[in-house]
Amino acid sequence: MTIGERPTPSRRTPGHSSGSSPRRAMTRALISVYDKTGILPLAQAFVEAGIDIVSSGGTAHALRDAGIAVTAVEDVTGFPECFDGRVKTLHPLIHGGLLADRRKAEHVAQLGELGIEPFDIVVVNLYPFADTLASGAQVGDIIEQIDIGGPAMVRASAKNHASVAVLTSPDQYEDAIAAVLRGGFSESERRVLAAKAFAHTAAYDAAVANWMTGLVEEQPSFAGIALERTSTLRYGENPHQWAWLAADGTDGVANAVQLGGKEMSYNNYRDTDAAVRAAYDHVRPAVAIIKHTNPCGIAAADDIAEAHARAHACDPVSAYGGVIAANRSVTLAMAEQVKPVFTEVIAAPGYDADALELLRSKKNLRILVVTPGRTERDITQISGGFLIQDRDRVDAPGDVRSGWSHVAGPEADEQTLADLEFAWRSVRSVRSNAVLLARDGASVGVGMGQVNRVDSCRLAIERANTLGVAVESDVESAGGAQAGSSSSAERARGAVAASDAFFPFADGFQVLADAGIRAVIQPGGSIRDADVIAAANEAGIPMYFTGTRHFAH
Ligand SMILES: NC(=O)c1ncn([C@@H]2O[C@H](COP(=O)(O)O)[C@@H](O)[C@H]2O)c1NC=O
Repeated sequence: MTIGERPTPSRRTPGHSSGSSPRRAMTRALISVYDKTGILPLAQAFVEAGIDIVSSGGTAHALRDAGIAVTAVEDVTGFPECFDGRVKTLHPLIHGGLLADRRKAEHVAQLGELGIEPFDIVVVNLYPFADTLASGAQVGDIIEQIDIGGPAMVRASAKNHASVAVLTSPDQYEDAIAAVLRGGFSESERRVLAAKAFAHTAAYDAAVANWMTGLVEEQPSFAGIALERTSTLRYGENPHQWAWLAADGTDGVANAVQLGGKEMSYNNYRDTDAAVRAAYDHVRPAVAIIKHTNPCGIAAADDIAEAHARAHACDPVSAYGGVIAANRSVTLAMAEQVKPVFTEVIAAPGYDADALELLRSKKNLRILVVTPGRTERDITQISGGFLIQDRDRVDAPGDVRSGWSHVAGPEADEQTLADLEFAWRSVRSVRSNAVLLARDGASVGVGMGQVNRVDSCRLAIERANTLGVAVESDVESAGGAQAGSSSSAERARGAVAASDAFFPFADGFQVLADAGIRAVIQPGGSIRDADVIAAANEAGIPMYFTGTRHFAH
């Protein structure tokens, strides 16, 4: 057939099917799929049901190779696929057959006048744009994987779902085979398929638009969000709230692999996300124990079990029912420490086999393998719109100590600087107003979520002095009692303090100084910095400004 030549009129007249009847009998299918998975059984079901198949190049080859009779799109249009496949199905003899509304007599008449045969079912899946992008391909190769003809067919069929059923994923084939063999899809089934089809092309276009916006704008003016429900949760934050999860199939907490325990709840997801983030704010082996998205203990050590013991010792009362995250594989020693404590979730990049076996003996403990995802932006819904911001990072914009300045008191020694760095990395994960006390790479008192900073200081000290216990290694080095048994009425004394934002007055600092804090780190930037610096000089306490703030509302 030469270019532009009209194909021979078909043996069937347009509008042959059951018109407006709910279950539309099917006689003609269009198949154009990149992913050929499962296409043969579906096509065989079409043949069995007496449905003629029209297919684009590669799909037609695959079907013919399996002995299935197919008419090539080129033979329908009289036009060859061209421009490296950029134009295959974009032709009125295809799109007319997808879009003619067979409930309308004039459309049916026009189909006949134009020699266009309608399609009853369309099977399309799209070029793998997201996978190509994830593979690190060059811009030119990514552009070639932006499907144009596929979405056009999907959208046309979905719009015309009164007449056409549309499938966009091999997951749908099994149900489709059953429907085809029982005589077609009902109107409501076609509408469900159409809704899925539009959601599919919307998500596809959002991915393309996000990528291309990122190419041309450092600070994007567009963010396409396509959320597909991957599981329905039992309920939301409270039992009267409906909730679901949209996991994007990559990494992070939403895509965690669960190795044991009950189903994850909405609150479990949020706490686990906070816990994983807090643990990975540290470079050394670290553990964060989270309740209600706030840490009740964070510690870093040479060994993950030691980090867990120290995190737990910060506040064993609150650790009950908590969520634990580690930034290294869980060892048997850590699992043995976790076992006696009622814990909702444990998340880690992996588990030693013996540790996993032990943890699995706690039937209700949700055990997650989490590969931390790098979330670039936080998106929050407010009434009438959304707020979008870059995600706060503890190492932004560079090495965590690089922007620090020593502003008061004597210079801190290396051990104190290391504790200040630990406290600064840790206070990022505390809800504002946040004050975190630390010693030897472990939090010892956390003041969180207060509406003024002086209360956060008081709370951090009170909680350090009432809730914390000594860990075994500390007790041993002091020649003292057993782990967990010695409460420390003066745990705040000699600890360092980090404040997530500046002290607006000297009063908060004074509370810390009076409790025996040995050094303070804070962003600085208050109009009363001079008062705070004077108080630190007066108390002889080293104070450092970071120049960055870590509010978390
Ligand atoms: N341009 C077109 O006319 C066109 N028509 C269909 N496609 C895509 O081509 C793929 C199938 O190609 P093939 O049957 O040649 O293997 C499908 O992913 C389909 O979405 C097209 N390709 C991209 O835009």
